[in-house]
Amino acid sequence: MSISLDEDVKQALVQFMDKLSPGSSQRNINWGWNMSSDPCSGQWAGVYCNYPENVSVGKIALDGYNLTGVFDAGSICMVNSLTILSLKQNQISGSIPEEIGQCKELTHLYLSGNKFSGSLPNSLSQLVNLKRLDISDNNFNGELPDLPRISGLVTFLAQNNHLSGKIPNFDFENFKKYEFNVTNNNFSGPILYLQGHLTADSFFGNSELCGEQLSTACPPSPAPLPSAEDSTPSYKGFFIYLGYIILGVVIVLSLALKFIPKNKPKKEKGDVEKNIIVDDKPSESSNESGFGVNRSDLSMTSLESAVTPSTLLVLTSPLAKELQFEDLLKAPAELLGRGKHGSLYKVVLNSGVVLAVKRIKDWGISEEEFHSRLQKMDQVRHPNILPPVAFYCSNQEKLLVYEYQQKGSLFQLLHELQNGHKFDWGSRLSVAASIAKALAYMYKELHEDKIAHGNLKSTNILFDRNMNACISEYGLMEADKEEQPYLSRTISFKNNNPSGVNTHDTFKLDVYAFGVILLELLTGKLVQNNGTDLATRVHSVVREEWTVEVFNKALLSEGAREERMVNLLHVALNCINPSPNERPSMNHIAVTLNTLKQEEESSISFDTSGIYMGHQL
Ligand SMILES: Nc1ncnc2c1ncn2[C@@H]1O[C@H](COP(=O)(O)OP(=O)(O)OP(=O)(O)O)[C@@H](O)[C@H]1O
Repeated sequence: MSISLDEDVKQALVQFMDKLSPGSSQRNINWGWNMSSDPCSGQWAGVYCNYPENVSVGKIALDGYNLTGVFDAGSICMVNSLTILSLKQNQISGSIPEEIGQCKELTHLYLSGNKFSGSLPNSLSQLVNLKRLDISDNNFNGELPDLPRISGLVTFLAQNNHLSGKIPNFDFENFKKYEFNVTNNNFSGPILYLQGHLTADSFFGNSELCGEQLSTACPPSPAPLPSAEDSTPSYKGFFIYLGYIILGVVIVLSLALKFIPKNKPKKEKGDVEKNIIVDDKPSESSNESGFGVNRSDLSMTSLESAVTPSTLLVLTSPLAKELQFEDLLKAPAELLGRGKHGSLYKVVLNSGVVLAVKRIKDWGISEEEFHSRLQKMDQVRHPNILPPVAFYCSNQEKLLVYEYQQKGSLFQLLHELQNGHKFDWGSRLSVAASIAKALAYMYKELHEDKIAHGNLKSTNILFDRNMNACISEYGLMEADKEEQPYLSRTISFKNNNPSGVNTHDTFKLDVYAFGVILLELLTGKLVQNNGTDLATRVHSVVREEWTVEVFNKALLSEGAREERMVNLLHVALNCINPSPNERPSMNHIAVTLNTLKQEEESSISFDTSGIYMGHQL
């Protein structure tokens, strides 16, 4: 039985919703949010009350409700018990009012993907209980308030806004790798020292930010103006620059000497590429690694060719700052697998950096197209998309370098080693939701460039050291319609046949592939023939109304709720609809999965025991 909430609080909630969705026509009649029902009756959309009494509102999650109004912080902060407020992916405009400072109990504030503008109120820094703040993908401008005051803040996502000024002195150690992100803003000034897990990835896209660990070093502080008596500083500066120039010349000369042929017959034109030979024959040390693969050398047979280090194009990743082509080729490499599109090697550099190098075979795409794709992929970033680190491209050879992800792939987690991890239902849902969200973001950014993933499958979903899922090889391949006859009815999208490109369908191919991944998560079954076998089996079981039979039994026995699994199954079945036009958009899928994830989380959010992997709010 629920006891009625204080009328004032109810009134405040209704007012909050009135401002968020102006005009009653906009609001769905089934949402509740009126004075005649109780917020804790379970009839108010997106309202979750605190257990066990069920008399106070603990969480409000209205993500993707198409809200177009403004944020009435004064009203919502009258709900003293509110700890989680999530309004992601709406069209809310205006600014965050100063009254937000009165929401003293807030631990999670998610406002991403709206049309918020103006500067952030200083009162945000009074939310001393705040742990996670996400204001990304809005139009906020101005300087950041004194957020480092909030000592428990472990997530700060502010990417893709117009924020400016200096980044205040956060204790970066508090943030895991993808939990701090200020990319694509107008911040300026130095970032002195990045402790802990953060890298330059959290800061790129701010042309005026600088620092030793970012891609732009800070300019030397201006030398004092020379006085009439003392002109030493300018001489000092001159000698420093001269030193750099001499050092540069020495490096260039030594590299040139290294590559100039010594007493060797002159090579024929075209040998440059021939020299890059990857020997992946199994050797004595086969099966050394946990993957059971062969050890091999990704090495040039001779270095005397005219290949210069500059042929390796290093992108903005700080990981590869000093990376040279010859480092790659000299380093020992281990063959991790040979896929349809080439072989993949684990390469350990002298510096200890571990990379994954993909050697692409038979890809009918021009050098220019390869370049422009890779440059584009370097610009469009998302924390759940593994960015390329560098690439090499010639007529015969295309190498693509990524950071090696030591926690393996989704495929391995599902079907091979679980490294002691229990891959429970909540974690699976969380992985699915984050993949969908990342893809939806990429599709939005890359729609005009017509770059979909093209080869989405569970071996391309990797886990970083914090077990966050990240999608690898985005945009690398064009899906092969010959191999996917079930998809090709309306489709022609090889890049060397641009006239046939149908962007819409290219993205819909990924949606199909994503549906197959969902089926893998739900059933735990292996996929063959691009998923057609699994899709057919699931379809027939569902037709016979034995739906529950398809689910992974272990999940059900661990307590996963059948109706929640059915919800995810419906999303999967929509994705694998044989007619591409009937498949949902990735944005729609992302919103739906996020809602499913939140429902799951809210059912356990007051029981923090047993949470594993990124299965958290
Ligand atoms: N950056 C990486 N770090 C760690 N492992 C990786 C990385 N990229 C891929 N892998 C793993 O290496 C193995 C081989 O990858 P590869 O891309 O060659 O195979 P594939 O994706 O199955 O085939 P295809 O070339 O057709 O896409 C896979 O198990 C994959 O999960």
